[in-house]
Amino acid sequence: MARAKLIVGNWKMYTNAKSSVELAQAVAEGLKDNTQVMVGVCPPFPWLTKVSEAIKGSKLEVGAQNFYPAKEGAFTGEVSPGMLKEAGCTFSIVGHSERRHTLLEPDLLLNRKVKAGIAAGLGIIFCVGELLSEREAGHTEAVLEFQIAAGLAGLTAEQLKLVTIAYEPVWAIGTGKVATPQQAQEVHAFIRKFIAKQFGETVAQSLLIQYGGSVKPDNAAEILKQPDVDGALVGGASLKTDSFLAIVKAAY
Ligand SMILES: O=C(CO)COP(=O)(O)O
Repeated sequence: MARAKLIVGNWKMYTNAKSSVELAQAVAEGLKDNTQVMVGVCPPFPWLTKVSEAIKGSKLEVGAQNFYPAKEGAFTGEVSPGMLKEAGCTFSIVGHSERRHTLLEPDLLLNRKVKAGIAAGLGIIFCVGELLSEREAGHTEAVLEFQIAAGLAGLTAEQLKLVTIAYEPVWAIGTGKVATPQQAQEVHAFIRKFIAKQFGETVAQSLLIQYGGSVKPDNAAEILKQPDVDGALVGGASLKTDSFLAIVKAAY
């Protein structure tokens, strides 16, 4: 079955008010003739509304990098899925490794986020990935099974349709050390098999699984060619129009 390709730029804590709008507009402009690949960007919270307004009517989707799993309430410093929708977001990243390891977000909280995001109608990019020490100890599959089982616990097959999984090996993020196309394919096939066991073959076959970790214009095509790689979650290379659009083109 042919699955769509999804390329998303995670801007992390980069850009300012001006550069965020300029970058989003330039990317949107570059997507004018693109009918083949779904493309999104995830700016920092303060620029979401500005960026959404600037690219309105284009083929570019705007997403968030995180949210808190409640409609509203006394949660100082947090942002709800509904607020993100109002700011123009159609999806959000959940469980990025920087939130798992730097902000120490536990699996149970990530599961609540996935459910709350889906309930609000947001698409979810759910990130999983092993540390270098876990890979070297031969624990990659066990780590991924645990992260997926915990993060997606209690979801129905119908709800899973709003979820994309992003496989981001922690050792490849921001390091320039990209997984080989074979390593990525192996893990993606494993994830799809695991999802089939949990949710059924039909959902597993239509699930999009993105790869993330040092994706650049010069390595994107080889990775995106792999049968179980359905797109990329791009950090550093999404901050420049040319490199991001080159990665989008590599997915054609
Ligand atoms: O974390 C990432 C995307 O979410 C990957 O970041 P880099 O592409 O900078 O390695």
